[in-house]
Amino acid sequence: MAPRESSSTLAEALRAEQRHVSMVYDRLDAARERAASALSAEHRRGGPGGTHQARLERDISAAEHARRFAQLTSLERGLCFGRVDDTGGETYYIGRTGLRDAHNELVLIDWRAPAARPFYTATPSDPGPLVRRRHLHTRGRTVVGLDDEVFDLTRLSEPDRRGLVGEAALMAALRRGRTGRMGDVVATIQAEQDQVIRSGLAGALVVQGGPGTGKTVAALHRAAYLLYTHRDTLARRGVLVIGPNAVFLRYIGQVLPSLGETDVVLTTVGEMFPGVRATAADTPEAAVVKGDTRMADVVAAATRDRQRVPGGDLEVLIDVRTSVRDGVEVAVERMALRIDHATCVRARDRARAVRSPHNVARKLFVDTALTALAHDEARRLDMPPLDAEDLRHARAALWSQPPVRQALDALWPELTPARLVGDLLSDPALLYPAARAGGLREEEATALLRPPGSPWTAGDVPLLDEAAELLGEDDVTGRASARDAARDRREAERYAAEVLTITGVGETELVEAAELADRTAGDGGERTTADRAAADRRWAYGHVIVDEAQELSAMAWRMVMRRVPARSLTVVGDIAQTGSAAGARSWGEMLDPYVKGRWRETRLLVNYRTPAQIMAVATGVLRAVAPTQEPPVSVRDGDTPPRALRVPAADLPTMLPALVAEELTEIGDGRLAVLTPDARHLEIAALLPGAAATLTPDALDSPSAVLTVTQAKGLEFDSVIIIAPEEILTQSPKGGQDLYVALTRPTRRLTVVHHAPLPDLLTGEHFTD
Ligand SMILES: Nc1ncnc2c1ncn2[C@@H]1O[C@H](COP(=O)(O)OP(=O)(O)OP(=O)(O)O)[C@@H](O)[C@H]1O
Repeated sequence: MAPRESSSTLAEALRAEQRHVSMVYDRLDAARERAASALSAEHRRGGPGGTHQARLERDISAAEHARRFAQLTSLERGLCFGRVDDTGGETYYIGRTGLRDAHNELVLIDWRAPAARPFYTATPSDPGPLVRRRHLHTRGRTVVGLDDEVFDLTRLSEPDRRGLVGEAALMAALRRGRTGRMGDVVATIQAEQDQVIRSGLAGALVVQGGPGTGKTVAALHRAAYLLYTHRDTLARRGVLVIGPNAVFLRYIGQVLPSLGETDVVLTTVGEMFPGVRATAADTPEAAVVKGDTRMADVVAAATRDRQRVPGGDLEVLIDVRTSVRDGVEVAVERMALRIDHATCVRARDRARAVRSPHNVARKLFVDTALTALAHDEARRLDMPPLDAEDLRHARAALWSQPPVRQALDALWPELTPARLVGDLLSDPALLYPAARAGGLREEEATALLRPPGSPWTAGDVPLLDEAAELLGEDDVTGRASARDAARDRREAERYAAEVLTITGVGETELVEAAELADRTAGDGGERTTADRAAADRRWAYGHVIVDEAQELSAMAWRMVMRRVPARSLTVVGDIAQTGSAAGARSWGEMLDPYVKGRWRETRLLVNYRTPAQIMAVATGVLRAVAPTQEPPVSVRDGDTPPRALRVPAADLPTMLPALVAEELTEIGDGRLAVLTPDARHLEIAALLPGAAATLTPDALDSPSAVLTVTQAKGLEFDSVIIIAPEEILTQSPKGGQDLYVALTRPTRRLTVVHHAPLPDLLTGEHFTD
């Protein structure tokens, strides 16, 4: 531990750092002013007039300056947070962005740049080139404190040695009260996390770590790092971050903008199919079946089952003569056309044989059937054999007749994914045969059955995605719009390249013409990569990050892998926390089918969230439910031992509000959560009318919230009150995992309220009453 300095040397050290920090802020102000004046110059040039090209140039350029200005503005807080002194006698400052002084000397190094790396990786046993690492604490633009770690005291100058300052920056960061939003940790990234963050872009990286080991925080910093380091690839393709629910996304949402990244899409599995929002929950039985890859075969069988032939010949009544009566066209003569059964079978088999998606192959089926009908019509009308021209007209005329369309639609309907999957899950006549063909047992199929028109669940979304692959898009309109898009894009790139040359933005801002074109293509003028990617089911992302990845089912992985054909992934999770019945039992089980032998695993072992006394209780549960999993080691002790209070259920209405009030007083501005068994969520929420009780993002802004364990996954609170752990334990086959998750949410205080004797695995010795 570094010796504590006298107050005068600290004051001197603070003054010296203040001089540098003030200079760095001056440079930031200067950069902002440049961006602001460029923006207003652009606006002055503006107005609706000019050619299309001139307007486009202005829009692109103004958007760029606005983006730059917004980015520089977001850097205000904690701009410069670190300093390193190396063995060569050089000193560098580390911050949220890179800045140069008027002589082009680097006065601040971006935390993501290679030169900043020693700041994060130096340890006492392996300091690399560092003699000292210093953390600078600022409030506004004022330096208010310093933390030093000295790796080689002998190499420090005498004044520097006297100026050494103590307490670890990490501990100070961890002790802070929670705000309901995750913050960035650029100043205190630990060496093991830095390895995750800067691991190469290619292949799949699995980050396995217990609760509170900083998996989420490391994954988000990795997104920012990858976008900085592989800007060319990733700014155009974007990065997708998949989290467990909307509240979690809101919880982590502000970390990335504070890291200066905008080309990132945050989503949940339930939102990955454009136009569908999963609002309902599956039963555990249905979730397990829907998550199984046999469902891919079930959906494929359901699609084939919609490609039918009639039991015998197909007969269609068409109008051969119509007349107009009272302004309405009516049939005055009808004729029956026929296609024999064997021809129907041939038409279906031919369409299937091309192996195109259902809606694409449908055209071939319809064409073949119309040709047969046209020949039959000619025969019945004693017409000579049809030549190619006659045939085309005859087919078109037949297709315009509603009875023909209805008959062919019934045999090979045009289907949307929503219709295919919606019908399949609600019509026993469709479900049971497809389920059998896909290898499901009868009771598994029964678990899927639900009323028609039921709302979508997150488990339906991978099925919809599977269906979309099998059904395909309408090829003709698809090709036409692809042609239009390619033409628009060529235009946009040309304009963008010209604009870059004119404005000179190219060299200074590292913005490529293609990237600018990306932002300007499409209907929105300034749509970002993220906007366009989020709206496009077939978008191929440059990198995908999956958080709480243990919860994804095998079917969900199939869908995720379609979004990342390059298989560049970061998979973050904890097998010991798997709560979903369809979730992962091992990483290999989920990833081997796609990246066998090409995924690497890193383990994070230090818990930065939960104090040691609370973690001791959680470890008892982990040992019982997942004995092979290693519990993480807490980096700090807490001030308050965990409590267990035995309370008769009848006393809860009076006892709980008082307990919550008492805890809120203890934690001041911090956040509190009451975690309940699923079945008692409503009952307990009713006892606490002041607490947020639904899983809306606003729940994070409330000082107290009543949540189920699933809802609290990934989140953390200064104080946690767990109600009836004995009921959480038995509420599902994964009840033990749920209890482990609940016990590892607090950052400071834990209270367990139980009605029955404490379950054995919550060993009472860790608790005070
Ligand atoms: N290097 C660090 N510096 C400061 N705080 C950190 C650091 N690493 C992690 N933390 C803090 O520790 C807490 C836990 O981190 P995080 O939520 O990323 O963990 P996790 O592994 O995703 O946990 P879980 O599996 O329980 O969801 C957060 O408050 C985070 O800010």
